[in-house]
Amino acid sequence: MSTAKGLEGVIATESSISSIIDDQLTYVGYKIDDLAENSSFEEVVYLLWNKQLPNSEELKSFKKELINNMELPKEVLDHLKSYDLATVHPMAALRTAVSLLGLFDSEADEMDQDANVRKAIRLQAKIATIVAAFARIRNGKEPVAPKSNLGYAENFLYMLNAEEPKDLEVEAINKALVLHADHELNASTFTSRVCVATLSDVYSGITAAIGALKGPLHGGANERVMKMLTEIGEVENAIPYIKEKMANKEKIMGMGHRVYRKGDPRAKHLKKMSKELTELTGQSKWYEMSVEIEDYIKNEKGLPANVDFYSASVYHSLGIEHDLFTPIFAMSRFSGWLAHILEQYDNNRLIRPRAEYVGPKNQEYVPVEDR
Ligand SMILES: CC(=O)SCCNC(=O)CCNC(=O)[C@H](O)C(C)(C)COP(=O)(O)OP(=O)(O)OC[C@H]1O[C@@H](n2cnc3c(N)ncnc32)[C@H](O)[C@@H]1OP(=O)(O)O
Ligand SMILES: O=C([O-])CC(=O)C(=O)O
Repeated sequence: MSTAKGLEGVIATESSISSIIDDQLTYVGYKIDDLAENSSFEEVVYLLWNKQLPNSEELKSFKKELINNMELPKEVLDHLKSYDLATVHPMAALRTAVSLLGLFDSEADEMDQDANVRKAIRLQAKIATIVAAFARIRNGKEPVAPKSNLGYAENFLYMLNAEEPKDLEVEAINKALVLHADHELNASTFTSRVCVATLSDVYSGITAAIGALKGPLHGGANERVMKMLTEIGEVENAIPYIKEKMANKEKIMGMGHRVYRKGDPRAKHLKKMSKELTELTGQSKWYEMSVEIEDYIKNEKGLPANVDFYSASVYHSLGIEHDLFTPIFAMSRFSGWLAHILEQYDNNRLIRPRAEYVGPKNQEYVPVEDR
C-alpha cells in the first residue's frame, strides 16, 4: 500500500457538480467568471441542485420557496437565546442550531429524493436566518423576520441589520455567495459525503460539514485573515510582520491552496470588490495591505491568495463582525454540500479507505497488575 498524505491528488469520487481543471473553476460546466458577473445566488443554488440554470418562472418560484422557508422554529430561536453568546463562536452555534433543526423536521430521517430536496430548501433558507439571528441576539437585539420581496443576499443583510441594504452591499454579498457555493471535493464537502455515504441523514451530513469548514486551514481562514490585517494595523508594517511570521514558520492565512498552483480564480473577483468597497468606505489601507502581502508571498513562496484572502476585507468594509465571516461562507457552501449529499445518495457506496499500519507489532499482553 502507498499513502498520499492528506489524500493529495487522490480521485475519491466522480461528480458532475463542479470542476477545477487547469486552475479554472466551473459549476456544472459554467465558468465561475460568468456566474460571478451575471447570476444571483439563487440561480447558482438551483444550478447546483438541478444541473441546469432556471428559466425566469423556475427562478421566481425557487426564490419564493426559499423565502417561505426562512423562518426558524421558535425552539431554535429560544435555544439561541439560552446560552452565553458572548463566549460562543458563531460556527459552533450554527453547527448546533442546524443539528437542532433536524429535531423539529418531521422528514429528518426520510431518505427518498423528494424529501431530501425539500429538506435542502428548508436548510438553505434557514441558515441565513440562523446566522443573522445569532448576531442580533448576542448584540442584545431582537431577530428580524425576512421580507418576502427581497432576494437571499438582500434578506440576509436585512435580517442582520434591520434595514434594507444598499445595492452595492447586496451585490458584494451576492457575489461572495456565488463564488463560495461549491468547490469540488474540498474538506467540508468530502466530510459531508463520507457522513451520508453510511446512509445517515442530511442533517448529520451538514452538521459534520460545518464542523470541517470551521477549521483555520479551511473556511475558518477568512476570519484569521482579518485578525492578521488588524494586527498589522498600517500598510508599512505588512512586510516586516509577514517576514517575522515566515521566519517562525507560521502559515499566512488566506494564502496557498491544495489544488490551485497559479491562482484561485475566485480571488480576483473578491480583490476587485475589496478595492471598490474599501475605497468607498475610506478604509483602503486594508486592500493595500492585502496586495502587499499577496505580492510578497507570491514572490517568496510562489503561493497564490485563496478565496478567503480578499473576502476578509470585503466583509469588513460591509461592517460585518469578523467571526461572522466563516458562517457567511457556510451559508453559501450549504448549497454545494447539499448538491454533493444528493449526488452521493444517488449513486452511493460506503466511503471507507484503508490506513497503512505503522504501529508496534507482536506485542506480548501483560495483565494490568503486572504492568
Ligand atoms: C476555502 C479554503 O479552504 S482555501 C484554504 C484556506 N486556508 C488557509 O488560507 C490557511 C493557510 N494555507 C494553508 O495552510 C495551506 O496552504 C492549505 C491548507 C490551504 C493547503 O495545504 P497543503 O496543500 O497541505 O500544503 P502544505 O501545508 O503541505 O504546504 C506546502 C508548503 O507550502 C507552505 N505553505 C502552504 N501554505 C502556506 C501559507 N499559507 N503560508 C506560508 N507557507 C505556506 C508550507 O509551509 C509548505 O512549505 P514547505 O514545503 O517548505 O514545508
Ligand atoms: O477546495 C479546497 O480545498 C478549499 C477551497 O478552496 C474551498 O473549499 O472553497
